[in-house]
Amino acid sequence: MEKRATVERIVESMASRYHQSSGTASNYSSHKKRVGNGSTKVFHQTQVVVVVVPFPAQGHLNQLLHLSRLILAYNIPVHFVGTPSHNRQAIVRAHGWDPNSISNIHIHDFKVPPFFSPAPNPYSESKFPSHLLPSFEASTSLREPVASLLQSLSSVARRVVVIHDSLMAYVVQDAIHIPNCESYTFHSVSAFTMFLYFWDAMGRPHVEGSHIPEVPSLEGCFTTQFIDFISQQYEFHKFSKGTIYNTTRAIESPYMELIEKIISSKAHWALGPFNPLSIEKPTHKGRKHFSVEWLDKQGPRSVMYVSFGTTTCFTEEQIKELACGLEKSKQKFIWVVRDADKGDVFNDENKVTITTIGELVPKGFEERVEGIGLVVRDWAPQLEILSHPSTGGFMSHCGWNSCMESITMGVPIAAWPMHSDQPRNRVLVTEVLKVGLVVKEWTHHRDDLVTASDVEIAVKRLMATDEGDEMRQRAMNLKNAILKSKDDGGVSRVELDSFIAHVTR
Ligand SMILES: O=c1ccn([C@@H]2O[C@H](COP(=O)(O)OP(=O)(O)O[C@H]3OC[C@@H](O)[C@H](O)[C@H]3O)[C@@H](O)[C@H]2O)c(=O)[nH]1
Ligand SMILES: C[C@@H](CO)CCNc1ncnc2nc[nH]c12
Repeated sequence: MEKRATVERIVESMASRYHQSSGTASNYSSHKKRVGNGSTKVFHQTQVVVVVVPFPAQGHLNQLLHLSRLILAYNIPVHFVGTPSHNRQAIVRAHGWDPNSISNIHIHDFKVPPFFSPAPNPYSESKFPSHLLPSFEASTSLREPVASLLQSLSSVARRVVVIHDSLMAYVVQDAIHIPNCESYTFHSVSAFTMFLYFWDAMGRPHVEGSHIPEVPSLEGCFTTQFIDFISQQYEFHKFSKGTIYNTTRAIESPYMELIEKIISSKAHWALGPFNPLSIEKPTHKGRKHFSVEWLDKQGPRSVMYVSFGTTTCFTEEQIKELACGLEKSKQKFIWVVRDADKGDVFNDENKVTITTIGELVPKGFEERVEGIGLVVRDWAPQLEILSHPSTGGFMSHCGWNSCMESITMGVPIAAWPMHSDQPRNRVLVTEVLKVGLVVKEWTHHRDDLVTASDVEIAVKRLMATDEGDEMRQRAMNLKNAILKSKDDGGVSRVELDSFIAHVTR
């Protein structure tokens, strides 16, 4: 009963906010006109500047840092805003390109009150990373410094364009009072998943000529506290002029079009993939990461990469089952055994904390699998691993970054969703795009232990069957379609160019 109520609340909150949006668009323009006709005379420079306001969790920071780099390539000044530790986190983990290529980004470190940064709890009822909530709440204090930054930029720039994570709408709400400032909401999840949220929120209206796949309900995806947090943010979405997605119409055009049909009051931009399509600098601190050196010695598409992003934490029992399943599969693998990030990923010496979960890998396991499998206990160069010709599969929790990275590198997915948008991304990957299979069913079995046998079956199916080869081929086809879409005249290139032309109009 309690769960049902919370799911309804998130859905209602989304619906009411979006229904208001067309009304507020006109409020916005009248407000703009009123101020424009006023007596304040400011000499604006001709330049347009972009202010990027990410949400402080790795999967969100990463996407908006990549987007910042894409915008910078159009010679538009970019200001990236956050707490000192989250800005640092985004930058030290930047991947796929030379960090020097973003040295022109203006990074604004704004202090927020100290926040509690507990370790994740693998035994909590929900897999959702509740331990991050104090850092999410602390970041709402960015409202004042962000408002002052926008004020000061607006007096020297012709236009200030704010691109903010959908979960940072509260922080950027004061943009509405600045006449030459406009904001765009970035959704960090797939168009498929966003469409389904919006559509549910509107009471699932009939949409002409569209087949909409069945997806799991939102039960078990979020905690009540996080739903409250989302609802507070959605209040302020009415102020934004458009929405941005890290996707491409080359793979998600039906869902972009569905979003456009049901929310026609706003512009929707598919500006992805944000991650690069080939790796610019395949080195880690001046040399190759040991996992990449190991991949260099393996056969083409023979290795399964196993990693679950930055928000999941396994119990010891689950780690044992996973280890046992990988070993029994007799397939090559790289397994990243890391715990979920803390709100502040740095320790007292300002180093990235290495989690202790790696110690739970069963004794003797690495010796037994020597030559077949590799365990990585710290930050893995994921994009580099996925783009390596020896990688042929990815066992993933279906975080949206991981999905996009895998698809753009032509690697099929063994899907094991944990929370949030992941159960729905799973449907997109396995049923719509058909570039993956399910390790564990979410709807009835999300709280069950995934057994060694579940893992063994999934790995073998993806890596050693004709069916797996077909998925690899389809993943390659998608990769090629994405590459083409980024060429001159391709859909992704045209859409990014047209967004830039729009904001610099
Ligand atoms: O060892 C590692 C672990 C992770 N990573 C990177 O960290 C990122 C993880 O992002 P994912 O989206 O896959 O997963 P997360 O759970 O961490 O993110 C989350 O935040 C954004 C949401 O939209 C996602 O769907 C959500 O699950 C990826 O870019 C991945 O390449 C590494 O580079 N090395
Ligand atoms: C705490 C973060 C994990 O990094 C939630 C990610 N999940 C999501 N973040 C933002 N919008 C969403 N809409 C659906 N899921 C969403």
